[in-house]
Amino acid sequence: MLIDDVEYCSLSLHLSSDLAITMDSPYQNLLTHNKRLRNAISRAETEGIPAIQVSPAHGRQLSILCQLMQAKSVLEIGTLAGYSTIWLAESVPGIKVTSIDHNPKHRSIAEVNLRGLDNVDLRLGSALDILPDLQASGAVFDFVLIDADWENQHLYFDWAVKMTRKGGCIYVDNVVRKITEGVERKDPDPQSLIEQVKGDSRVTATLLSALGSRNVVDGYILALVK
Ligand SMILES: C[S@@+](CC[C@H](N)C(=O)[O-])C[C@H]1O[C@@H](n2cnc3c(N)ncnc32)[C@H](O)[C@@H]1O
Repeated sequence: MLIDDVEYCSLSLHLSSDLAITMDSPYQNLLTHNKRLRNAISRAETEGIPAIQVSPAHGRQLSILCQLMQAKSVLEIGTLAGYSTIWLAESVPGIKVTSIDHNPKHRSIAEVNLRGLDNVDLRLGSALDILPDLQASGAVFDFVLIDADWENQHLYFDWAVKMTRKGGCIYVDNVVRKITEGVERKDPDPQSLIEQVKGDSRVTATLLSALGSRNVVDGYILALVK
């Protein structure tokens, strides 16, 4: 069950921001990048892609989660330059990753960054157009990473539940950030996803605090599909 008091969660996230685990922190020795990940970050920077990828610590966490469940099929909503896609695609031998992004520039940089990985299927287009097609094709996933626009998180979550196998896992990034940063709200209710997940009997979920590489405090939902 999700925690009831999001205000409390947001406060504790602020208090812990000094501990942000970045490549420059004393904890960096756990966060090794291989050549592909290193190149992906530097190419994205050179090409002017915003540095809004998951942190190295979260990339490693995604990889570990996939390894723990021996995931064979992953859906990612939000490719950007392919940084998290690499973590996922390299996590388990034989794993396949389908990754969606609507931005042609992001897609073309991701293509270069993912060169040599033949287990990634990049889909260009709006997630809400592609998800129904994926479901119609019978796609079922072990693990889903939702990391695109905040406004549609709740819709992506519903699609993800429908396409994740029993015992599979859904990771929704940047769930609390919009509350802590006071971002101009386009969505009707900043807590809508949290409330939705809380009331969704198809999953067992938790909301966890996260410390990002850009010293941004954040939170993510981890949901197990029943
Ligand atoms: C935070 S970035 C993804 C970061 C990536 N997962 C990583 O960690 O390397 C969000 C991405 O979602 C894409 N995006 C935003 N809205 C979208 C939509 N409606 N459909 C598909 N992609 C979308 C953006 O173009 C952007 O590349």
